[in-house]
Amino acid sequence: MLSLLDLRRRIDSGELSASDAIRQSLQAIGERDGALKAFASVDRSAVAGHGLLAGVALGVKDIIDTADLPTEMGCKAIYGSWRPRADAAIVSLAKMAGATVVGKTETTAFAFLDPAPTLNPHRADRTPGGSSSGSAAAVAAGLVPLAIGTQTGGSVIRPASFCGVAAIKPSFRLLPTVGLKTSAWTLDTLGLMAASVADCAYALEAISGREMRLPDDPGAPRFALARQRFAGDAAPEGEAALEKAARLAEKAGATVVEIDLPRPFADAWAIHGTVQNYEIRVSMAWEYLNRRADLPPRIGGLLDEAQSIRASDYDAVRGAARRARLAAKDFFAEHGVDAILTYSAPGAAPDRSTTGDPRFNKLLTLLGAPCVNVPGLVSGDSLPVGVQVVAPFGRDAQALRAAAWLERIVRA
Ligand SMILES: NC(=O)CC(=O)O
Repeated sequence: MLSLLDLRRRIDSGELSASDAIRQSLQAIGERDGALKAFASVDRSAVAGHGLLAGVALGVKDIIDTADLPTEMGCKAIYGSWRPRADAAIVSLAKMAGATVVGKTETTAFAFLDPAPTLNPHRADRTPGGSSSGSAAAVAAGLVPLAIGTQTGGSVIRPASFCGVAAIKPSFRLLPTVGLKTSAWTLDTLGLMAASVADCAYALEAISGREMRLPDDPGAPRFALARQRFAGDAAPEGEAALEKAARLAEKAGATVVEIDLPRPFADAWAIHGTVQNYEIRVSMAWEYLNRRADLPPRIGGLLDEAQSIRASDYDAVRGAARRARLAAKDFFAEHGVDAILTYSAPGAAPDRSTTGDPRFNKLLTLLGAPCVNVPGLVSGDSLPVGVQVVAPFGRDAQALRAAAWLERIVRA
């Protein structure tokens, strides 16, 4: 993979020019993406920018508006060649920080569950995950050092886990969603993927303008190990990865206390689907009313079912979400922990008939908490299996600090 920080060091030292760094990514995409299919479109005339992200080739998930490239939502039947007038706010912020958009990364249709054409770079017969499929695969394959994804259920953390890349799904609304094709407006969150947690921290600071840099020697964190039993069991390799991460952390001096998450969290997990599906039904009313026949099967089926969700049903469950967010504020303090350590996905990447299951992500998305995928562990058949570090809402630097500490231990 391409380390963003290593690239920046080489550019700052004069060893590599920012223009050559962009050319190298465009060349790699030209040579290898025909098979991988991480990109829906590529800007071969892209040039280097200036600033903290100068020379950083950026992949942008194709539900995020761009003026210079099509934005096709993973559904050419409806949005083929669609060209927004303006860049989404996140794209403008990344460009202002010096990043160069080299292409739009493949997404599942409307960021739901219909698999994208992208392969998993580790095993061609496995899914890269979804819905930010191309972003995770492009970083994992070393085509770009940074990619933007989005998460409504588990679409940043899960593909990052399946592809073995670091990712942060920041606190809700830390990054602006202006210009993002809305799925569920109380859940949709922009995220970043890169080779390491430190790369993610650097990029998030450069784009958000908020301090995320990691201290040279962060102290050993205090983790609450949470298996989210209300979400069902993990696969053996998912369980093994979480257990190994916990034991390695303890051996390196961290505190790891297994805690069952409180009832309000289980209640919120159970209603994520009602919130998500009602909001998608509303936000995609135009496509449903005017182009139902062109919708792929899973998103089309979801919208068919969601027509029966009444506004009163939606209103009735929002209290559970609110109560869980309040409980989350106290949880970390009550237990004296810096972060929750839990599964990033049930296990390693499944086959390409699916994009995997977001059951260990969706509560945390609904809480709006900063979540980081820590790469480095693998299954018995050498497929990546991430673990997830979660901090309180608004404490993104804390999540990154604990995750970077764990990544170093896991990769040692
Ligand atoms: N957009 C999403 O987060 C849906 C998913 O988890 O695949």
